Amino acid sequence: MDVSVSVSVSELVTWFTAHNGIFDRSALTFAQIDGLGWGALALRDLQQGHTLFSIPRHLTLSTRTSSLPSLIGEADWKRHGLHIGWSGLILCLMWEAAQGSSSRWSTYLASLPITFNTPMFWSSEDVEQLRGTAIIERIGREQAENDYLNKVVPLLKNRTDYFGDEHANLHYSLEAYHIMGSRILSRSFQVEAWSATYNVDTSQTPPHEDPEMSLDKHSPQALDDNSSDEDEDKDSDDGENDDPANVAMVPLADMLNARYDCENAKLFYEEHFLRMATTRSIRRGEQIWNTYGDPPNSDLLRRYGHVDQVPLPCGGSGNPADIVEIRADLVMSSVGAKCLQQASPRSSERIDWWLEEGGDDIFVVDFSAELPEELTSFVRLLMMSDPEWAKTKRKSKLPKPKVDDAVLSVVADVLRRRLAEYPTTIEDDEALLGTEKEKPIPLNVKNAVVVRLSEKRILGNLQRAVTTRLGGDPSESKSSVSSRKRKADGTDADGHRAAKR
Ligand SMILES: C[S@@+](CC[C@H](N)C(=O)[O-])C[C@H]1O[C@@H](n2cnc3c(N)ncnc32)[C@H](O)[C@@H]1O
Repeated sequence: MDVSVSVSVSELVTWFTAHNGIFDRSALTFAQIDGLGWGALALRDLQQGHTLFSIPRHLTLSTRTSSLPSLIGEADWKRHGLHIGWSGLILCLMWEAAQGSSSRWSTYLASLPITFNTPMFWSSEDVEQLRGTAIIERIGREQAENDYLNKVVPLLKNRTDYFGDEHANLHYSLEAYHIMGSRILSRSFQVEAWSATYNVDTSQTPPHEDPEMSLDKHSPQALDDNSSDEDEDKDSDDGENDDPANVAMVPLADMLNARYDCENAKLFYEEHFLRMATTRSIRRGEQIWNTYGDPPNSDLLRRYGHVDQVPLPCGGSGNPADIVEIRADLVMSSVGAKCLQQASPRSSERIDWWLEEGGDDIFVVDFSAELPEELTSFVRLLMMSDPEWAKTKRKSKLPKPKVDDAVLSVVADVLRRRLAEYPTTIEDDEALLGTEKEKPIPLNVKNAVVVRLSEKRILGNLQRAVTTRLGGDPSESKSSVSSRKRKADGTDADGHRAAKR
């Protein structure tokens, strides 16, 4: 990701402190870090619990703090659907940028990146490298364009009192819409409403250093103090599950990079300030890392434009949080091929029932090489005889996730089909990465290869376990392909987070 150079970091920090931001200049500095863009470095040894900087809530940029929604009026804002999804916040960012120096955030906005390494901006040839991963269908470029055309453009045309003829202006172009949307995707936090009694012109009591205060577990897109665990599993980048008014740009907090399991600082939410504080001791010269929630590389690439490669427990490097998604329709095809009598249309009634009972239409496999219980249960549902199905329906209980050879044989077929969805084999990708030193690979292609290779390895691990079990290898214990139960909080037994969809 390139960073706009129209404002220097020192200008940004000066702007921040001039607006009541508190910044410990003796503790950290921002610097360009090879391959990561800007990042924060410790200037001296820091203890756990040290406050690095504090952002006054009025300096966060959201539909609550921008004046645009109230200027337009609630009725018109809602009539154009700007209270749903991110289009309202994107328009606020465009509006604030268009106000130039009269906007409170002009210096901040001028410091933000204008180019991104996310697939949203890739050529179609590069996107093709992602075939087989779940990224392609989630890039969201078309949806963003629809929102722009159907929500934003009509408002620009209807409210010339505020926008004049400016909809033809670069500040309100489709390209600007994508840039602002990508800034939100890679840098925003979840910040819930707070008491509006705060006076932005009076200096506030400095924030307390209370390590027990609530903290952001998932920043950017972090959650505010009174969010429940249930909320944490909601996707915040599809704009549908969360209140978009809670999505906010948080100056300076969004300058911190993240890497799997490296987090040493977090944002703590206090009444009038958001406080960035260390969560571990940090040595002088070390990078200060925030957390993005340690998502799989597919999500990292889609939202942030990079991938994590750290040492894996099983050897080599990669992202231990990687997962592969298997669609229910693929499972249905395999069951249909194995047990012709169960093919649709009869299975469609069972699918509807499965979804009504809370079953998902995506099954998630990770590095554990264990079958997800939901997948086993789903295969059993599709394979049952009509009398068994009638009984299951009557009892309103999902089938027990019991693994037997019939289930394994379907799963083996599912895995074979799933692996065939990628454009290349594991060996092709390993060869490509293996010769990278002699033949450098363009960044987008390399990132795509890292994502798909890891996914194929995960599928390959499970495939080997299933084949061994089917072949009756006595050295393989039955548990090697036992079903893995995901806990209700969306994590599995090892605490890995379930796929966000
Ligand atoms: C919240 S911003 C962090 C500040 C950013 N580096 C900048 O220059 O403004 C998130 C972006 O930083 C970059 N980034 C963060 N962590 C990274 C990492 N571990 N490896 C590579 N890039 C990273 C990605 O471009 C990501 O979209």
